[in-house]
Amino acid sequence: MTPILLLGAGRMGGALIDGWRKAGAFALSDLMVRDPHPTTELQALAGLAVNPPDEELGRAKTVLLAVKPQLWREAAAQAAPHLAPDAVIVSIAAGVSAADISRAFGGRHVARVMPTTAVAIGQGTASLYAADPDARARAHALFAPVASVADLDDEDLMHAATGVSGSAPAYLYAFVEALEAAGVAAGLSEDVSKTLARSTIAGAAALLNASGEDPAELRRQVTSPGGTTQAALEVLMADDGFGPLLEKAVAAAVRRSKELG
Ligand SMILES: NC(=O)c1ccc[n+]([C@@H]2O[C@H](COP(=O)([O-])OP(=O)(O)OC[C@H]3O[C@@H](n4cnc5c(N)ncnc54)[C@H](O)[C@@H]3O)[C@@H](O)[C@H]2O)c1
Ligand code: PRO
Repeated sequence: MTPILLLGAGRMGGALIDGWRKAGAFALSDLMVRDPHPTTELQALAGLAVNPPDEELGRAKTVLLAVKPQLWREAAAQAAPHLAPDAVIVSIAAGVSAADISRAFGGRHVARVMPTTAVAIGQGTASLYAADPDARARAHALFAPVASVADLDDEDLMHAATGVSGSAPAYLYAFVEALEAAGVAAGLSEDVSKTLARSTIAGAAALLNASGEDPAELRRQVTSPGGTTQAALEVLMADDGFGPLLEKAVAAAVRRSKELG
């Protein structure tokens, strides 16, 4: 399993290192990072090998490919010649197929994972696909300490998982931004609107998680017949409301995921 080599440690690679550290999942001495622009935070972590020499890469048992889909081939070409023949590749690159990655890494086994940024606080979600059982187990070991893992049995579903999960934290943040702005439009100060919108959404998400209730039931618990919530939901759940809007948004993410591959 270890040492683990991260090819790329930007937002997602960095979030994973944060989450692993908080969970006590891997010692920093078990991690190596290859990144042409490592953050100062990473460089300050005692024990973490940042940009070790090529000869060191052969020690890696697991390689996490965490560069942009547009740059993955370059990262693969730089690292692959120095890796051990039995190193397993775990890719989080959106859209890029396991077959393409395996070819670029000399036929090594590949798992694909689509994580969310909440891995940084141990509350991520990770959709996972691997044809090879050992690669699947390796990807589980990387993500189970920081995410709830959903196993997919068809690689093609990684596109849908990206649209519904990997990208979705941004949908929620966009919702909170819009709610804050709507609060200001309704007369609240910016400060009060921010506090109300953020605290309300964070509390509602925590309740969804803690109660185990269906979101439709939680929605009903807020909605008094003929009351204020019903008035708002008649706008949000109209024929051109959330349902069709999110379906279109997820379909756009799926299309883009396919293009990135
Ligand atoms: N950010 C997310 O929420 C998220 C979620 C799921 C999956 N992903 C996937 O994770 C990957 C990384 O996304 P990100 O948001 O962390 O991007 P990012 O740009 O923040 O990080 C990528 C890092 O790769 C480094 N890099 C560039 N060329 C390299 C090379 N040749 N070798 C090694 N490192 C190199 C960059 O310096 C950068 O630090 C993407 O493929 C993306 O599809 C991102
Ligand atoms: N971030 C990556 C993107 O926007 C993949 C999912 C989340 O392409």
